[in-house]
Order: sequence, then structure tokens, then C-alpha cells
Amino acid sequence: MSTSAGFVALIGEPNAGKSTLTNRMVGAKVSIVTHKVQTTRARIRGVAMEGEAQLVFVDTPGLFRPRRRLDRAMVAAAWGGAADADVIVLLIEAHRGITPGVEAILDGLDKLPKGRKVALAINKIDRVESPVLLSLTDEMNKRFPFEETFMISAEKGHGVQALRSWLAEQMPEGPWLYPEDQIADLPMRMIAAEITREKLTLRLHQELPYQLTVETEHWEERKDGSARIDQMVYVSRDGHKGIVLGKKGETIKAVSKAAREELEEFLGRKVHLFLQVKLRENWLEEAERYSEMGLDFKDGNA
Ligand SMILES: Nc1nc2c(ncn2[C@@H]2O[C@H](COP(=O)(O)OP(=O)(O)OP(=O)(O)O)[C@@H](O)[C@H]2O)c(=O)[nH]1
Repeated sequence: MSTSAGFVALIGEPNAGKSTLTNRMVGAKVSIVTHKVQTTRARIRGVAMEGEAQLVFVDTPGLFRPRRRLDRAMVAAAWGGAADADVIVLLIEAHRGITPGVEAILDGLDKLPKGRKVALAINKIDRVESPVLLSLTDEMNKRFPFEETFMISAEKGHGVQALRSWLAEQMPEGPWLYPEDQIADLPMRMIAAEITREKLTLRLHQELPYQLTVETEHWEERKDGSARIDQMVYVSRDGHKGIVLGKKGETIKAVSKAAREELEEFLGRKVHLFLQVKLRENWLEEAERYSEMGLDFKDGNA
């Protein structure tokens, strides 16, 4: 059997159950990524394997309420992220039905390029009786031509396997996007990088060099129960290094402290965090390569 792999964009209103569903699919707690800073076009929530298929779940934060100009740019980017995915899953809450928020998403779906595969997942079915579900399914499918409708309870696990199997069948043939041996600790490494990136963003405000990435390069479990984490902050221009470091290294020290504290809280143990800042000039080209894969690691200063 040949391998397949692709991106699944989970969209839905806040609280629809996207994190709970991802955790179910991936089988581990991975999607704790904070949403305070909604700058990425698509971030990875988790990677799941189903037979020979690899499913990479991406999140497209900020599909809602474009009040200000910046918000509008973010909404556009969020939809871009969804459009890049191989399959889109719209998650709605059974007991809330077609809310104004769901309407707004449906309007967005209507505007997507034709031929996008979109499935509907009605979540929290444990909270309603079946007639409600049937009429909701009916109404939603009249409103948009969903490929499939799944009735699930992300929390209790009902219907999740059917959705997973279907998603696996939709993935295009090709090599896996993540090597198998990296999947296990990938979420943790990414979460750790995300935490540091968030602290950098909070600390730097407008000064933020907009082409900046954080990667977890090394993760070592120590015998005393603590973890040593080495991360690299990549900047695309030499001049940005100074901004990230700050006067006498003050900025990077404060960022490192804040990130370490959050990591310790998250992991529930002591963390030794080492940050380095490095210039990566060809980073823009790499970023373009990522966006071809449906990812965008750029910190867009939209
Ligand atoms: N009853 C019930 N509750 C659920 C179900 N799935 C998720 N929830 C609950 O719904 C709430 C929101 O779930 P999340 O997974 O955090 O929702 P989310 O879409 O990731 O939210 P954001 O990260 O804010 O976008 C949590 O309290 C979950 O426990 C379900 O199948 N049934």
C-alpha cells in the first residue's frame, strides 16, 4: 500500500471543540497552542496516522468578526489557510445549531475556489436528541454542498473514527510530510517553539522583526526529571538580531524567563531553556516553500 499525506483544516467557532477533536484524532494532548497572538496563517495542531495515511491538522485562527483593518487582513489570511488545505472540516455545535457565527463561516465557504473538499462535523451530539440532529444535517446540507456529514462527540469519542478513516481516504498519495520517528515529540517541540515565539511577540510589539521564526533544535530529558530545551530564534536580517537581543541582552533574557516559566507550568517540571539568535538569510525562500505545502510560518505584520 502506498503512502499518502495531506493537510486538514479544522474550522469552526471558538468553543466548537476543535482542540478536543484534534486530541482525539492525534491520541495525545497536543493542541494547547495559545491563541493570544493570531498571526500565523495556519498552524499545526497535530499529526495523526491512519494506516498509511498521514493527516496534518492545521488551525486557521481568526475567521471571525473582522472589526478593524488588521482583523480583516487576518480573516483573509485565515481563509487562505483553509483554502490551501486538502480537506476542510467545519465543526459546529449540535445544540447551538446555525448561529450567526456559523452563517458567517458558510458565507466564507461559498467564496472558496470550487472543488474544495469540505466535510461537516456536527459535534457534541451527546447534548441533543436525534430529531434535532437530522434537521440540522438537512438544513446545513441545503445551505452548502458538503461532501459528507459526520455526527460526533469529540469528548466521548463517538463517530471520531469514521471521520478519521474518511479523512485518510481523502489524502493525496505521496510521501509523509513528517518522518514517523519525529511525530511523537513533534507536538511538544512545536508547542515549546510557539511559546517562545509568543513571548517574543508580546515583548517586541511593533519592533518585532516580521520575519522571525523559532525552532526547537534539541530536547533532552535529564535524569533529575528536568528538561533541557535548546531553541534557535531565526531572523532574516542582521539588523534584527540586535532588536531581539536587546540592550545587554535584556530582551532575550526576559523572553527566555517568561517562556521558561510557561513551559515549566505546562510540563509540570523544571526546564532549562537556552535561546540563541541566528541569521538565516534564505529564510524567505524557505517560507515560500512552506506556503506551497499549505503552511505559512511568516509572522505577517498585516
Ligand atoms: N458535551 C460535549 N462537550 C464537548 C464536546 N467536545 C468538546 N466539548 C467541550 O467544549 C468546550 C470547547 O472545546 P475546545 O476543544 O476547547 O474548543 P475549540 O474549538 O478548540 O475552542 P477554541 O480553541 O477557543 O477555538 C470544552 O469545554 C470541551 O470540553 C462534546 O462532544 N460534547
